[in-house]
Amino acid sequence: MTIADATNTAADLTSVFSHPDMTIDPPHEQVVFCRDAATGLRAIIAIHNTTLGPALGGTRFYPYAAEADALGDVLRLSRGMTFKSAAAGLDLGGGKAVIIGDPAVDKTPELLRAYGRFVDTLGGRYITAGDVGTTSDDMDLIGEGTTYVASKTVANGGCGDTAPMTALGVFSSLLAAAERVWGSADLTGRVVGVEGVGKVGTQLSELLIAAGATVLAADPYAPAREAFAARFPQATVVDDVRSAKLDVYAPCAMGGTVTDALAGETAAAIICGAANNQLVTPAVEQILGSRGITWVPDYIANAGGVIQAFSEQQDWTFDQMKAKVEALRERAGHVLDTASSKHITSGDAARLIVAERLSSAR
Ligand SMILES: NC(=O)C1=CN([C@@H]2O[C@H](COP(=O)(O)OP(=O)(O)OC[C@H]3O[C@@H](n4cnc5c(N)ncnc54)[C@H](O)[C@@H]3O)[C@@H](O)[C@H]2O)C=CC1
Ligand SMILES: O=C(O)CCC(=O)C(=O)O
Repeated sequence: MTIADATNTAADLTSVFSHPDMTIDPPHEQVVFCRDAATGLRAIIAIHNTTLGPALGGTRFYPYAAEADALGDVLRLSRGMTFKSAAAGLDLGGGKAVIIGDPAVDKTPELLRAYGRFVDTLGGRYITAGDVGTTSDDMDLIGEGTTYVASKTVANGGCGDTAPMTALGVFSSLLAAAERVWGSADLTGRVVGVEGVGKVGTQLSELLIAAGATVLAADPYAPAREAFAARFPQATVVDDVRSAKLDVYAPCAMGGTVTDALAGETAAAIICGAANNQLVTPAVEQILGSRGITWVPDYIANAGGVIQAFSEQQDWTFDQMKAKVEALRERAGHVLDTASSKHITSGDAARLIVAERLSSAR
């Protein structure tokens, strides 16, 4: 079978079935548009593929400038979840959801409960969780409308915020990349630009600082920036990490930041972060390759959260789950070694794992 990564392109809504992000093989199975007039809810749930199991993926609450942007984002994010869970060896398919709106303004308990009822109508084909703009407390409210929700608070019987495990997976993957690029996993003195200090970026920064790295951080949201500066006085908050002299660029905000321009100009030797869908198009990898920049594919590095969410359905102890997240170091290393030995990009090497898993499941 052929599989391909998504492209961060805009598209209009005039033909959903021929949307560029709907037609890449394997194509999406189901896309659900949800509207609740009473609460103002407008959401889209995308189930990309359920070959390996129910489609698990978080809900992003974001003030999209246009509905077409929301659709493109949810299609790309849900495809990424198929790849992520397949590569992580989980019996899960890929799905994701977006709620259109500003979480700081539009998020209400009633809206989240209404959204939970929509998730419930899918009967478990889609299991939701957190993402940009949503938290475990929000999952508790969504959980009043459905049982198909992961990462509720521990007090409410869930596994809690998945950001620490996501950050641990990214950190572990970075160690694998550092070993291959610098011959050592020692990050002492390495300059890491963390873009976005929300739930994951903050946790990642803590691990990096403990490992002796120099952290530069950027976030346009003043409360996030201020909380970060207060918590990590040893880090430096800057307006923009991308143009700084970095050893590592760690995108931890929105996708599509690894553009041709960034790939052609960054000083970083490694790109490894939590953001989903980092490459503006898969072709950017050619520029990264020509400049000797090592990219750890996002869905390999950031699988810690979905591993934790999946652990709710398993009888794993916390330590067993954490060990699976730390094993992302070996998986990332395997991807980079395969790329190097086969003279292919790391994206192609990761897609080989995904294609093999999906083909054998079929
Ligand atoms: N929460 C999780 O466990 C997982 C998250 N991810 C991905 O990691 C990324 C971050 O997720 P969270 O930390 O949960 O989200 P979050 O909403 O907690 O934090 C995102 C932060 O990025 C900031 N931001 C937005 N645009 C920015 C820009 N241009 N430059 C710098 N900062 C910017 C926001 O102000 C916010 O503080 C997202 O792409 C998400 O899909 C992936 C796997 C799991
Ligand atoms: O991390 C989570 O809570 C769920 C998985 C997910 O949505 C993601 O990996 O992007």
